[in-house]
Amino acid sequence: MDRSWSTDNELSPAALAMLMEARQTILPKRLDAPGPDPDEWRTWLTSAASAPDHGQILPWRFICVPQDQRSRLGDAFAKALLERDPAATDEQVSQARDKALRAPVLLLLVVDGARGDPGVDLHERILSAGCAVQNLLLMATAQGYGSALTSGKALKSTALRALFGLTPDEHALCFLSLGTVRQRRPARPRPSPEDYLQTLGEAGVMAGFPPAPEPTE
Ligand SMILES: Cc1cc2nc3c(=O)[nH]c(=O)nc-3n(C[C@H](O)[C@H](O)[C@H](O)COP(=O)(O)O)c2cc1C
Repeated sequence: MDRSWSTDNELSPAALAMLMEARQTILPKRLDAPGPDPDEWRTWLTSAASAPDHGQILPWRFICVPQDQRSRLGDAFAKALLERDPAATDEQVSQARDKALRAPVLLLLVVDGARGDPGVDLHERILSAGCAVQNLLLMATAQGYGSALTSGKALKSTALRALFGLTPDEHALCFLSLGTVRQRRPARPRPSPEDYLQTLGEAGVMAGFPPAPEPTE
């Protein structure tokens, strides 16, 4: 049995578990400057590349929206709101616009449903993207930064798709906001494995872990 990775490296399973537990959503309005330095930036993006990727087709990418482009994203959010609700008030439009201005780092996650091997379906591509996102969030957490994912109806809007030049096969999945935590809330209670693990047995699928193996003599 080769367990050399865990014995050769300093990161213990307990430390990794602590890191994973430390990641929590910090809403973009609670993320302030400073953002990452260039080395940290590169480390975040490099961590995403360790995601599993069936067929190595790299079906996902991140589009950074730097501060000097945020007002253009704000305009797209405003247009997206008016696309679906032409009666939106000025205040609602202004709130939609403001969402583009928060957090020092803002990334849009895009998945391409057509790139590479057509046998790799959209579910697999989205799963790979989710793994890439989690790697990035954990790396940012390890460096002390806060993060959040946000979605919303604007992601499917004509205005947003046009701003980012998305092709018909590309899907804008969510935004990632990252920065220095101004205010942290208590972590939410996590579900336990019994809530989401089931085991196949003769009588069908049952909740919980498989029975422990019989001890060998
Ligand atoms: C794809 C995706 C999109 C999300 N979009 C939003 C969002 O628009 N607004 C929000 O408050 N949280 C959003 N979340 C964050 C979840 O609400 C959050 O992860 C969940 O409440 C668990 O909290 P935790 O991240 O602190 O564990 C999103 C999460 C995912 C995975």
